[in-house]
This record gives sequence, structure tokens and C-alpha cells, in this order.
Amino acid sequence: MSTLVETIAAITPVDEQARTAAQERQNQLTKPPGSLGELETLGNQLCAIAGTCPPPVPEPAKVCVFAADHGVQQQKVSPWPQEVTVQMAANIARGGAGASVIARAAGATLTVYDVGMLASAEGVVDAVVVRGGTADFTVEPAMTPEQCEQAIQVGLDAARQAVADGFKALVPGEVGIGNTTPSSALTSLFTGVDVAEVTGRGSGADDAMLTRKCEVIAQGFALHGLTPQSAAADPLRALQCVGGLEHAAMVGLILGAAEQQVPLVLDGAIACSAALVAVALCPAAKGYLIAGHAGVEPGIQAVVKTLGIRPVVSLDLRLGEGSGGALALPVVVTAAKVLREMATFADAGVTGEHE
Ligand SMILES: O=C(O)c1ccc[n+]([C@@H]2O[C@H](COP(=O)([O-])O)[C@@H](O)[C@H]2O)c1
Ligand SMILES: Cc1cc2nc[nH]c2cc1C
Repeated sequence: MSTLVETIAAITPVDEQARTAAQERQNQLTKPPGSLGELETLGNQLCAIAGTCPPPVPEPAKVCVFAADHGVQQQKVSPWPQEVTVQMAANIARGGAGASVIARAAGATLTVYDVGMLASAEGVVDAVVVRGGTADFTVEPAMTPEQCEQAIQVGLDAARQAVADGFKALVPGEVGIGNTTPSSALTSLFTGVDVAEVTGRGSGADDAMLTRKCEVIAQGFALHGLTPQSAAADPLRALQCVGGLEHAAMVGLILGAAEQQVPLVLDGAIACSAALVAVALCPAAKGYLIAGHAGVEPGIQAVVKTLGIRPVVSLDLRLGEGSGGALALPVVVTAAKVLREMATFADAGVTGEHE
């Protein structure tokens, strides 16, 4: 079991030669060059990730849903009671949640991991780092450094196991009442965009709660001395102070996917905030990231802009659970198949020369 440091050292940048070869192939396929738009860019990225053109078809995919609770909910940052985390984790595992349906429709397998909910839930893998979840970050660091490291390891192990089991693409999912607040904190720190601009209504905050979320984040930054500069210098400390256990696990899953050279299709605001931490720890991981969807939560926009990635689907989702990532999977698979299955001008006897 290699550690985070070893994993980061093992991650190589995606293969730019394979991306160039893919672009050349796109131009030989029977279509006006560029006419499949961003589907071409996506196919080229799949080649860069796999280091070969045409790319392998990235299926089956696995959605790894990390479930945890949040001490910062003591500040009333979500309209929902914390018990909903356990109840929804069980529902997702049972197959009745939004992400369960979407993953099934996409032919993906979904597994839920408990990294620190208030209580255990049926059908959920026990990967508990700390029962009860994080501490309230307005009072103390959300996690100890050891807890943060352990939660990252859960995600790293999940990625390695999934790839060993034959999965060819990974989607990070989560459930955790209150978790849009730590997500906005991380997104603000790692994009440098104001807290107010990257904080949204989450699962349904009203105006007063939205204002409180911003105040709570500012309080956390002040208590822990966090700024964009300090976060860039020590990303793990920022994650440990104001992040969540599921954020840490998703950082592990993302870095694990990069290590294993498989595409990682991001979900919404929570997964996107974890991606920022992963890329701050290991810039080479960026090339393995695909933005699954452009959701309602404003943090997503700041993240995709910072990472320079374009969301595949735009349907105003704000569910989480990995739902938006899973929804993008058929498009990602199609991008690979275009490069594998479309005829070239030469093959099809179509005149490729034109004015
Ligand atoms: O993925 C998103 O963009 C997203 C946006 C809003 C809410 N959520 C989900 O709702 C929960 C967090 O919302 P909140 O209001 O409790 O912070 C958590 O379980 C997330 O999975 C997820
Ligand atoms: C019902 C419900 C389902 C969710 N799924 C992810 N986060 C959630 C939050 C709530 C409240």
C-alpha cells in the first residue's frame, strides 16, 4: 500500500504525443475537421490519458460515493438534519437514489463508503476514519492530520481496487449534510475567488443561511490563518482545517485515478473542490480530469475555469452523489468510440481534399 507521497511521485503527466496523434486522426475521419466540436477534444484527452490512439473505451465505470458528516453543521449551514446523511447513504447503496438510477442507466457500478457518518448504514462499506465526522472548523481543525491522511488513503485504495477489478473510468461521488460549506471554503482558497462568489444554496439554504455560510467560512479562515497563499504552500493543511472526510477521500480517488492512468469524471461542487486540492498537491493530475457537469452551485464554475476544463453536461443539477459525473459517462464513452469506429476518408472512399 503506497502512501500519498509515493502516489504523487508516481503520477506522470498525460501523453501529449498521443493527444497530437489523436488530433491528426480526427482530421482524417469522415467529417469536416472540428465538426464534432468538444467531443473531439474529449476523445483526444482520452488518448493522452491512455497514452495511445485510438483510446480504449472507458467502460465499465465505477462511481465511488464517500459519505461523511460535518461538525460545522453545528452552525446551521444546511436546512437538513444530519441524520439524512446516513439515510441517503443507505438509499444510494440500495439503488433508490438519483445517482443510483443514473449510474445504472450508464451501466456503471456504484459503491458507497462510510468515511465518518454519525452512524453506520446498511449496504455501505465500512471505511470509517472517525465515527461522527469532522469537528466544527469554526472551533478547531475539522480533522487531525492523521485523520485527513487516512481518509485520503481510503480514496487511493478505492481507486486502485477499482482499476484492479477492471474498471476503466472513475467518478467521485459524495453525500454529507453541510458539505457545500467546506467545499466553498476549499474552492475559494484554491481559486482565489471571493467566498461570496463561490458559495451557493447547497441543498436549499435561504438568504439568511447563505449569508451565515459565508460568515462561517470567513471565521474558519481567520481561526486557522488560511489564505490562498497559505493553501497553495500547504494544501493538506487547508484540507485538514476546513475540508471534510469525503473531500479527503475524493482527493485520494482523484490521485489514484491519475496514478492508474484512467479518466476521472468529476461531479458537482464537492468533487470539484476536492479536485482543486488534488491538483494543488500534484499538478500532473490535472490532465486526467474530465468535468462531468456544470451544475447550479457557483463553485463549480470557478473550478472549471481555474482548471481549464469544459463541463460535458449542463442540466442545472445540484444533487451530488456522483450523479452529474455518471450522467456524463455515455458522452465520454462515445468520444472514444468516434476515434475507434469512424471511417477515415481513405477507408470510406470519400474525398477529403477541399477548398
Ligand atoms: O454536487 C453538487 O453540486 C451539490 C450541490 C448541492 C448539494 N449537494 C448535496 O447536498 C448536500 C450538501 O448540501 P448542504 O446544503 O447540506 O451543504 C450533500 O449531500 C451534497 O451531496 C450537492
Ligand atoms: C434528500 C437529499 C438527498 C441528497 N443526496 C445528496 N445530498 C442530499 C441531500 C438531501 C437532503
